[in-house]
Amino acid sequence: MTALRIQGLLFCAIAIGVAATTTAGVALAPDGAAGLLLAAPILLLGVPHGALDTVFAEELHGVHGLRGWFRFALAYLGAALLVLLAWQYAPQLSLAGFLLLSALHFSGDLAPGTRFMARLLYGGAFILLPALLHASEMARLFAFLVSPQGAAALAGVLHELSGPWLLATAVAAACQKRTHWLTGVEMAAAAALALLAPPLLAFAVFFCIMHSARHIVRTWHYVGARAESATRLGRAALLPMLGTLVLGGTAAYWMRAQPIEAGLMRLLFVGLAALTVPHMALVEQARWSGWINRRAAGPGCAEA
Ligand SMILES: CC1=C(/C=C/C(C)=C/C=C/C(C)=C/C=O)C(C)(C)CCC1
Ligand SMILES: [Fe+2]
Repeated sequence: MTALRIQGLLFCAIAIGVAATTTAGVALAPDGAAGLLLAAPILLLGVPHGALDTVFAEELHGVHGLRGWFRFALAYLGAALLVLLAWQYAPQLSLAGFLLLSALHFSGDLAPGTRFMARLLYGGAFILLPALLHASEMARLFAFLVSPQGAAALAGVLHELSGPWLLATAVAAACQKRTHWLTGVEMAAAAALALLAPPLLAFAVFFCIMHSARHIVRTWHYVGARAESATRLGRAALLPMLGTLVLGGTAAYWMRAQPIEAGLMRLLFVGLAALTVPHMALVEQARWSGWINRRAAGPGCAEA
């Protein structure tokens, strides 16, 4: 069994387990501020998947040498800074744009060859489906990022769309099961998790065990899936991870006057939004090439 299949099955099992347990009334994540314990796995498992962007810079754009990496860091951080500025001046529009971009980015998780519509439904699941049963919690979370009125309006729109989205996702997952069963099960498990579990818990499980884990496995394939590939990925991610830690720590110190939950939510999601733009610019190129690395000697990431 390939690493990607094992990761996909693991996600399905955990997603269905978490969805069932929370539906049975077991609180897997404590309410309120303590729920921010979930920020730790998001940071610990989520950040490494973005840190691997250096691999794509090297493989797709031939970035090398001190001057090359300096220019790359400048462009990457410059793009992130522009997002932070946009968020400062137009938070509502920036949040809406971020949610839209995220749905497109997450849609790349599914196996190559999956239809666009199925991808889009899956990609949007973690943004729309939590609003069906947890609209007030979604509004509470959004209110850390935009005005309370804006947050309520956004949660309201997502709530209206969530019913039809669920129906369409269920149909698409059932159709998908006939041609590529694991993709169908992944779609169904993701939808169940997004619908039933508390929104932050659902997002943490999805982001760590599906999005980030799948991206790390794919990147490992991308560089040849050899014994030394894991060492290369570790080395490639080390400096960006340290950089993110330093930048995050500085931002946290700068925001120390804010209440802990509001500060962490802003740091987490505005930080993710800022880094997602340059991250997407690199990763989407690899995705459109079917995760085939033309520079590597190996066959790249061939998915069943
Ligand atoms: C803001 C926000 C949400 C959405 C977060 C998203 C959409 C994150 C996207 C991250 C990306 C795209 C990372 C890159 O790989 C939730 C969890 C629905 C509810 C709480 C507030
Ligand atoms: Fe990503």
